[in-house]
Amino acid sequence: MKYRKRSANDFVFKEELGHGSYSTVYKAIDRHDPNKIYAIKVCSKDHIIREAKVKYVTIEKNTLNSLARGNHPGIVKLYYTFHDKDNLYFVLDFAAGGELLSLLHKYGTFNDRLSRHFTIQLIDTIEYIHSKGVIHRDLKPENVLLDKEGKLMITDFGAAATTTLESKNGMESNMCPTSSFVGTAEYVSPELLLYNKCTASSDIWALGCMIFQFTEGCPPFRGSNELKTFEKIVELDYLWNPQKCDNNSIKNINPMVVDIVRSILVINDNDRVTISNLKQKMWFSGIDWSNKASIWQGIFTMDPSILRQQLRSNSIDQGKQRMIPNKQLHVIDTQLKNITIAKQKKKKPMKISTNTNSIVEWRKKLGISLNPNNEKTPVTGLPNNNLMFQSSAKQVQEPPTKLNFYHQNLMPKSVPQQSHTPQFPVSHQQPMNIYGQVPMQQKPQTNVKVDGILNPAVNGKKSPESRAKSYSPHAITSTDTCPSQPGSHGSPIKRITNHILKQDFIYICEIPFEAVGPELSIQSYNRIDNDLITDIVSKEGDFLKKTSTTPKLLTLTDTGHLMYSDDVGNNENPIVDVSDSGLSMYDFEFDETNRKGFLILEKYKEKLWFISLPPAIVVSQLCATRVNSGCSIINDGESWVNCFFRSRNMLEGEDNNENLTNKMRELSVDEIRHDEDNNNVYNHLSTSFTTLKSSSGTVSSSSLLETKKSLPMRQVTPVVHPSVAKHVGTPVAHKPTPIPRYNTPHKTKRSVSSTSLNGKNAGSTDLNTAMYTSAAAVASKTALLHQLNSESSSNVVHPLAMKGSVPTEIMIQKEHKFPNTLVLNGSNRSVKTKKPPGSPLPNIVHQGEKKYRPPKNMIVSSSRRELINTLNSSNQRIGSDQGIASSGASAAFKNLQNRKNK
Ligand SMILES: Nc1ncnc2c1ncn2[C@@H]1O[C@H](COP(=O)(O)OP(=O)(O)OP(=O)(O)O)[C@@H](O)[C@H]1O
Repeated sequence: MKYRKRSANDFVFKEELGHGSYSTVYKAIDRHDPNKIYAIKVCSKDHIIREAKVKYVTIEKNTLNSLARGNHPGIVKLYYTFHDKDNLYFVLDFAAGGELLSLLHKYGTFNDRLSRHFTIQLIDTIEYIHSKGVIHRDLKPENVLLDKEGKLMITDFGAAATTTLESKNGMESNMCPTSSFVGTAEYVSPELLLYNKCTASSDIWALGCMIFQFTEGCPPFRGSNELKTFEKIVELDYLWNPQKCDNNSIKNINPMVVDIVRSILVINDNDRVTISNLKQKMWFSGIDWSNKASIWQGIFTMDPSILRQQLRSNSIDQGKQRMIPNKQLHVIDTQLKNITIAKQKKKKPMKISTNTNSIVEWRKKLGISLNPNNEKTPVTGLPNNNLMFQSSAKQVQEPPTKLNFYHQNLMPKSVPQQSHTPQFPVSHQQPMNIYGQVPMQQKPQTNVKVDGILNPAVNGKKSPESRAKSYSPHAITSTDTCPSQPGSHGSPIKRITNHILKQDFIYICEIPFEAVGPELSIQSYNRIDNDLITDIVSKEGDFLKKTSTTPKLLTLTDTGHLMYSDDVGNNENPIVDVSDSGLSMYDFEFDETNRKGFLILEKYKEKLWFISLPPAIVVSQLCATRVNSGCSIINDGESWVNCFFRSRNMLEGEDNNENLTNKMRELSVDEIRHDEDNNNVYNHLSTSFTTLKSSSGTVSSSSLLETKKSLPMRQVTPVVHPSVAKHVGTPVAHKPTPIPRYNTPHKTKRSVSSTSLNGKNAGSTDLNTAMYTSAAAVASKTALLHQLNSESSSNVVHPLAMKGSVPTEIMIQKEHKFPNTLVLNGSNRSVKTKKPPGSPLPNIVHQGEKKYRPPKNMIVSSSRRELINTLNSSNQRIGSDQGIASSGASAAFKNLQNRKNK
């Protein structure tokens, strides 16, 4: 056949399929043969030069070219490449089935059969790729597409590397000579993080992450930011059923899947399972790997009834998860109108490279120099040398960087065995990592029960026991030295430790969420969310206090761990990490000084902890009966609330929002009181609740105005509605210490009574607002429940009347899609490709942009920082600081809902 050079004119460009960091992909039809449909990746020359992407484009082209020769079904085929003045064009197989990730999102998880089916195709493809001397290095569900039959196709070879065969102990392994580009944070391998080394086994690691994700719906390692993700990876800190840890709801996990994932997620790549061993695993028994036809069956060609059944069961299972946002929205109300959001220049999310951002940052934080000469400077360029640490003898002379801890602890082979380990007191027996935790691989194997199988440390997750040891506050001091770390030959190494920020005796009662109760719409849920808490406080406070009669010792460390122990320092029960993005705090007149009041923590839609303080007399008795130290209240006088924020700030490192923080700090309690004439808060409260009906009638605005009148305006005392006072006793006077404040409650139109402690928006609390809100909200609470109940067409069930639990089965109608992509996502990654000649390239509007516009005076984003930036820049622009911030997903949803209704 005569070869003819193709050009853009040979194709009719259709809709945009997506865009990446240096390209936009369009569906295109061959002008000469309309049956031929392709995906054409258009890369703007300007853009790739400006963004220094030439290297990746070249790699992608060369790799695809070389792999295309094998005609392997699992690889997206490159048919043609050509270019014109403005753009480069890659003509590829059109993946009509879209991304595997979208399918996963659609169904939440894949059932066993689908997971296995996809895994088999992935293994077959990865084996082929490796056989061609290529390492993909960025495997993840987004880079796996589906063709029209539902067969997998791996794409995006821009990070690929060709390998050299290295002989190690007589075994050959694929290893890339240099480690430049590294992939995506959640799938990046520990060897790359720690040693800048990338082998074929790194792709297998990513495969393990994907198998886990198929089963669990999310990748195994996911921190609130990349750095935390990295830490989780090198600590092998993952958990099956992360959302469902309580015994009642352990989901069935196929032990064969657990076994496979365990064999893959191994820190030392030399110990990681190989592809050929993987194929022998039980899960694949009966698979004829040479029978390509059976392996490469597309899921859309399978018996649809089976498929539907499988998917349906998953979708029911996951319905709640899919429809409930896992990110909180952040909302800023502002008196300014029509603010354009100051879009952050968003690099391709989660893509990382060794020489630019997060790995360097991460390593810097750990004090890592990967330079064998141990220069203190962080890695700034691409190291060409082998970055493995030289030897343990060498390490002894090195300053005890944090990486040494990882290195020593995570590389068992290079570390002398346990027999050399000196005997420490219990909590010192295991070498600790930077957080004073015993790294997974050297922790005592703890039996973890998964799906009825007792599995030694099956998921590699810290058990409560091991956590208890490692976090034991009494084993932790800031100045301890470890007599000798394994491998250190007795040289004293300063242990990096946890500091206790606060420790106090408390009553703690965990209120489990239960999947019973009325079904609530998303709107209802968000209305009930805050008010539910108020109700608990007002109606059940005393009861809960009585049920948790034994005081516990509550400890907060500067690593953000909050735990309580039954005894002094023993049997710690981790509650939650303060940095947990799903943690919210509800503060109701919690007064340490007078030891009265309540603090409620919520793990987003999972758990509620009701915390109250025993009287001082009880505490002193406890101290008297316990000989150990630690009985006294550590950091007496500083409120729990402040400690949370201090801890959060520490975890966040530098305060990126310093300006705003300062600004908000200036808005002291006094300022709120000075603003009494304005009365915005109260006006708002009264109008907000006028329409709500209570079980005993309408809650009139006048009753709320009475509430308003009863609120002390001058004193710095909490405001407690009589209904609250009735239940929780006399209002407690305390002056909340000013904390970083992002709200200006005297101006805000919506008060919030909850505060996410999420590092991103934790600063948005306002104790005062919370107090004021709680007072009014209590008055309307019963009404709300009543109203919600009629909405949900179920019987009225008091949340705590349901076996003492709170309803969480929030079934949200499908049409109520979480709007976290509505405003920003998809709107800021545009790569401007020049319109190909003669092609009717439509003016593409990115999905998400058009679906939702927030009200003019409101900015909504899933990125708090983005909001802060916007607020800052708007204020600068108009030379004022009248920006007003409030927060809460409820606000966003309410507005969304109103808009929809209109
Ligand atoms: N062959 C294809 N068929 C159908 N859709 C495709 C195809 N290739 C890419 N896409 C879609 O286009 C989007 C962009 O793909 P592209 O490979 O340019 O970027 P990426 O992989 O998302 O990002 P990057 O290359 O920057 O890592 C993909 O997310 C995918 O949804």
